[in-house]
Amino acid sequence: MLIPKERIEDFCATLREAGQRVVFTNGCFDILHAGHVRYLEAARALGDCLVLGLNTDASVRRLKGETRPVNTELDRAAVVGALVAVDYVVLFDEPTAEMLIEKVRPAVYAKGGDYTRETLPEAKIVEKYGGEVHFIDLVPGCSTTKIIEKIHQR
Ligand SMILES: Nc1ncnc2c1ncn2[C@@H]1O[C@H](COP(=O)(O)OP(=O)(O)OP(=O)(O)O)[C@@H](O)[C@H]1O
Ligand SMILES: O=P(O)(O)O[C@@H]1O[C@H]([C@H](O)CO)[C@@H](O)[C@H](O)[C@@H]1O
Repeated sequence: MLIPKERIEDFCATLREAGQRVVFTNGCFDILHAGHVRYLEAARALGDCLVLGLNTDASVRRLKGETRPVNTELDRAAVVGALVAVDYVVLFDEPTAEMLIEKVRPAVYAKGGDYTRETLPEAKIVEKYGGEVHFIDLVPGCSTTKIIEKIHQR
């Protein structure tokens, strides 16, 4: 379910008041692959519901270059939102998910093992209010960039 950004703070407060352990992650999720699916399943298993912060098209372009994303934000939201592991999707346009995390205040912040505490600015915010940060092992060989490269080689 796609939640409008202006509603996410109240929405997540209600989840917390209902006793839900909220897990949050964020990313571009442009062309979905098996690494993403296993990663999101592992993140969801850390709590009662998973909120996914999805980069807008403009922010993916700024992060990954003019040719990205391949899929629009509404299509990417529909695809990740169809996974059993993902309960709620919210779009964000800022360079990092820090502002969104201030609103969601998840009990657990999950991110792939391609990041560390030092390279993850969001980790400091979560740890400051007593939340947990979890890094999930990468599935080797899976990436959106690799899929695009393979298509170009054919
Ligand atoms: N192979 C993988 N195994 C597990 N988690 C992954 C894998 N690839 C990406 N992730 C995680 O999924 C989230 C979104 O990743 P992202 O959309 O950047 O995927 P990507 O395939 O690495 O993309 P790109 O190739 O465009 O950089 C990130 O938190 C990242 O850590
Ligand atoms: O899909 P990606 O490239 O893993 O997603 C990015 O993650 C960044 C990370 O949280 C470190 O700040 C984030 O800043 C960026 O906006 C993408 O979500």
